[in-house]
Amino acid sequence: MATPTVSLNAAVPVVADPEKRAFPLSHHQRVNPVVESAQYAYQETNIVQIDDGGVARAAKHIHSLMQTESYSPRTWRTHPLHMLPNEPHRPDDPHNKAVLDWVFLISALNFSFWSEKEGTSERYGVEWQTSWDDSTRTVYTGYWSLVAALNRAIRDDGIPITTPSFYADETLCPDSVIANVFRRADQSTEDIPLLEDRIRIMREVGRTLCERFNGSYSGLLDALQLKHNGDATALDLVHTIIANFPSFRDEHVLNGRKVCIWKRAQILVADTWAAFYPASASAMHPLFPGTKGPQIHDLTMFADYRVPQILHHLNILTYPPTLIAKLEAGTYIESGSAEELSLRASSIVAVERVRDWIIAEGGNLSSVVIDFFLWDLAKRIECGEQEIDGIVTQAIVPPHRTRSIWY
Ligand SMILES: Nc1nc2c(c(CN[C@H]3C=C[C@H](O)[C@@H]3O)cn2[C@@H]2O[C@H](COP(=O)(O)O)[C@@H](O)[C@H]2O)c(=O)[nH]1
Repeated sequence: MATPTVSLNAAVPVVADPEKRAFPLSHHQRVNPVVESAQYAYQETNIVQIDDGGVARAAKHIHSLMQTESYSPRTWRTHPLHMLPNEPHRPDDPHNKAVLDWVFLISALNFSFWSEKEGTSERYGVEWQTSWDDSTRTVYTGYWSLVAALNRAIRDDGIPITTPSFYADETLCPDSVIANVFRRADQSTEDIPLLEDRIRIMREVGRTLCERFNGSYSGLLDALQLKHNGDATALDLVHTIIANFPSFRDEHVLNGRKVCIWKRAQILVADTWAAFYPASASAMHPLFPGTKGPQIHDLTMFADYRVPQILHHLNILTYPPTLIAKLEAGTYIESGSAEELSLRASSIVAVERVRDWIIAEGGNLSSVVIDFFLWDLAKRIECGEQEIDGIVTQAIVPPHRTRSIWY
């Protein structure tokens, strides 16, 4: 099956005033439209269902697992490929400006790693060392293949691949250099999916960072805080990403209504927040120093293809037999179709309900940290490292196969 390339020509609002173009919404208009969109799409599609009994049982179990593991926003930095060399105590530190550009590019390209060769060594993989400081070799697949490829380019090949002025420039950084950054492991027989779209996105986002934000993601953060008198929240940053970067504008139309999912815009902000999360609980967040702080609880989970799979396994989501049959057969599901939107919207609404249940029981968690935990748990289950016991689960079904730049 030929992999469809996805056109990027999302209509970009033409706004004359550069200041207005970068920050189109005034402060009081900030709400997260993803919550209302997901509720609408969940009801309107009426395909995937949320089992509220399953939510209650699984929420209790998830909460106790997270407490047992002392799972926190700091867990993000403990992943071997995320283990960033320096403590992120000062975002204006040149090293940390580089970390911010590294986080930005990862989220700009964090999509569509699933393979028809799933489960075989032929699927796209990247060979790199086991961590920043351990040189034994490992082949990474999925999301980790992206991070390994960028780390390898920086560490082994001396390519400044995460510097916007570099990757935006076709002369400095020809397509062939980018293709080589994502070169596959010897055992793989397929290349990274949607390479042409990834290259196009790099040119687009790199150019925008250079033209509007002084050439870096930290420049965007500085401009954002300036605009909001130092009081910008995580949701303000999500809106700014959506306003300035069409390739993050994960929006669809369902029965004539716009449905905002904004998966990569929200995970960019969540990764930014987690990468710089302060070591001590009492300290303010260095990137959101305002009186309100980040307000990270305004963000939803990130509707990808991995978390719906574990929500179903945990009996939080129920799928009709027709959908189960399609997933088992690896049938391609169109981007923006009712089935795809139902899988994504139900996941968002379900995690909001899991969060509400945990808070009602005295917990204090955001949908963001619950999502990070569920994604990590799904990966541990996928590689056989862990099994869910203590609650009734249903057989694991393969993740849905949609090829798009959105997740
Ligand atoms: N909802 C959600 N989706 C996430 C992530 C992450 C990586 N987050 C890591 C960083 C910190 C956390 O602790 C995680 O360790 C990637 N993805 C999405 O998954 C898909 C890739 O899946 P696979 O092919 O199996 O690797 C693809 O759509 C990608 O966009 C997440 O956290 N949440």
